[in-house]
Amino acid sequence: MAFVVEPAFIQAPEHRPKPTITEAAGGIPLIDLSPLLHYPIPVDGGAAPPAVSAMVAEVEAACREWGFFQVINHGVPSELLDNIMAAAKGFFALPMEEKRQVKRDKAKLLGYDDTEHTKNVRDWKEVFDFIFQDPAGFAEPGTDEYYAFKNQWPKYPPSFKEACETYATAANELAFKLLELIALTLGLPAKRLNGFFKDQSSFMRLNYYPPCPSPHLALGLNRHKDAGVLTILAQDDVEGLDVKRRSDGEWIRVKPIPNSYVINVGDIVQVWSNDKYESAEHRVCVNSEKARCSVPFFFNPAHYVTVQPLEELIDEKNSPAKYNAYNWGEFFKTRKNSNFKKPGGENIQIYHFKKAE
Ligand SMILES: O=C(O)CCC(=O)C(=O)O
Ligand SMILES: [Fe+2]
Repeated sequence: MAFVVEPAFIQAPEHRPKPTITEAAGGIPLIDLSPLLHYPIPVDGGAAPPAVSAMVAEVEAACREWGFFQVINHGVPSELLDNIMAAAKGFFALPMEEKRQVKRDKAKLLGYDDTEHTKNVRDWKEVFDFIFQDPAGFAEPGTDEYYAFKNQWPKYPPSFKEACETYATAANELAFKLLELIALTLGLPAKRLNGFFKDQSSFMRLNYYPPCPSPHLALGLNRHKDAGVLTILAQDDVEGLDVKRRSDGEWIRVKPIPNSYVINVGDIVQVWSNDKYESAEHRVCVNSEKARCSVPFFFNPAHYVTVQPLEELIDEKNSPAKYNAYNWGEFFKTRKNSNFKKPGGENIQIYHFKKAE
């Protein structure tokens, strides 16, 4: 039997995208972050101006109802985003021999790859991963793993490294602001969570989804939840990202809005919040005509951080902890290894740490 795409890419029938796209009324919540451009985030006990309190309330509702939202007026200069998108498009357009110069493998965990599998099905995509700080956030200095987390930069386009690094610095600033807003939504001091990010293991990815001859059989990125704290995603003007709506389990398309970001809370926020917030499942559909690029920034704590429900939110009588503690570095490594070998069962997930009710 002849396949239009190789069998490795073909999704089981129940996971193939439906031909019609559901769009929520207004889509995922859209939050205007402009109050952050005018007022500092109130620290311990400080009263917030009404515009800030209203924004915090919107973030709270979005995290609770969707786990996803879009933001505008976020303070990241648009030219930084334009530059990294252009650098990504320039890089992925290079001949394969050139891209393979910076290919990832077991000893070099950052760089280019076109063979990633999610839930054991190959994704119709190419990626480039990099970090923007010392690899100590990922592994003990001096170990093989530490060296495996060194960046590999391509020679072309010439502006690639600078565009990536400059953008990452700005995205990192936005990530801390979002982290502080999330702390406020949980009734905690704004900087309560910042300490987990000394030696952070955040990384950035450039995603490229080429046109696909069989978009009804394959996915650009299979359904998954982001494992870290939060993701700041820039998408170009080609749609494809679907979010699973918490209320009814429907896949909802996220329409691209120029100069906006899609934000989602990851598994760690789900555990910290003791399930007040949920890390939503999402996936990427492809199409037969246009390539799509996206740029996620994965905001993650240091590898040695122990993840567990925040003690301020736990009361052993009325709201006991729903998760056992786990080590972030171990969790992350197990996830990353599953891109190379195919485990028989499901990849590591936070429900494996859930306590019996
Ligand atoms: O490309 C997208 O829109 C989403 C990418 C994503 O979910 C991921 O890389 O984890
Ligand atoms: Fe994701």
